[in-house]
Amino acid sequence: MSDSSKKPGQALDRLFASDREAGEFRFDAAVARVFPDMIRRSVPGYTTIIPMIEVITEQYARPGSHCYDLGCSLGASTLAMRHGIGDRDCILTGVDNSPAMIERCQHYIALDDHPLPVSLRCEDILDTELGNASVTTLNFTLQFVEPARRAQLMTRIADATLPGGVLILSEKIRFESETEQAIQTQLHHEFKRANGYSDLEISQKRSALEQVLIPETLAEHRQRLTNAGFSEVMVWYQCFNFVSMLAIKSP
Ligand SMILES: C[S@@+](CC[C@H](N)C(=O)[O-])C[C@H]1O[C@@H](n2cnc3c(N)ncnc32)[C@H](O)[C@@H]1O
Ligand SMILES: O=C(O)C(=O)C[C@]1(C(=O)O)C=C[C@@H](O)C=C1
Repeated sequence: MSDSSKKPGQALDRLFASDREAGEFRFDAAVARVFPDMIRRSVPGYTTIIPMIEVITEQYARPGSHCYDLGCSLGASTLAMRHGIGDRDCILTGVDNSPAMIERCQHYIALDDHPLPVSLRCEDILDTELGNASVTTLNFTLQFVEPARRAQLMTRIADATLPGGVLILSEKIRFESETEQAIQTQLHHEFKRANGYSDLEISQKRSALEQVLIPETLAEHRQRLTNAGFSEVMVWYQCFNFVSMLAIKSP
């Protein structure tokens, strides 16, 4: 299994460590530089989800089909898909609209010793062309798409998915119950503290993400995936307020 989140000597995320002007979180060059460290220390379960994307891809990738990683960042999920595809003649494409991410992603892909080519597109996933797909991954990407545009994207993905094909959808979620929301958020923050983030870092990043990362409930995700045309929707992983779902198109 290969994954760009585990490379030694990676840059430490101190982006929110000193008092800073409030500003929106962006996937710019500074974030791209520290991203493997940032996501590993911020997303409970990320280091489990990545290798499981390989396992799920191995199960569902169909020879001659396309596999897409939408919002690929530095390619951790893309490389997991690449290894899951193995020697099947799939066409693997990673898409991200951050030039800084795509530029660094090229390097991680080149370092990964595997014969399957990966094509990278620096594009908006709302516009990117999709078709003949057996496996599509949105690993913590949909949460950054404007909520009003999410249904259309899900329908485009479902329409592009072959019978029996799948979408792997990982998201930060919110909870209907205020009590559960408060408890799960607290536990997420404790996870960050345990990974060395200070209270200042946690609160400054929370403010920066407020208008940018819009979480939804599991019920909202299930409903949208079903409306889009997926016949089975299941949660295969959850840790606190982070989940990963598998949506399957009927065979
Ligand atoms: C949390 S990261 C994804 C992490 C990655 N999938 C992984 O497993 O390591 C979200 C990524 O989605 C990208 N993104 C957000 N909105 C996008 C859009 N509309 N089109 C393309 N990429 C987008 C961001 O640039 C960022 O790199
Ligand atoms: O919710 C948070 O605090 C996060 O840091 C989450 C999250 C994510 O889920 O994508 C937000 C931005 C970065 O991409 C890394 C992690």
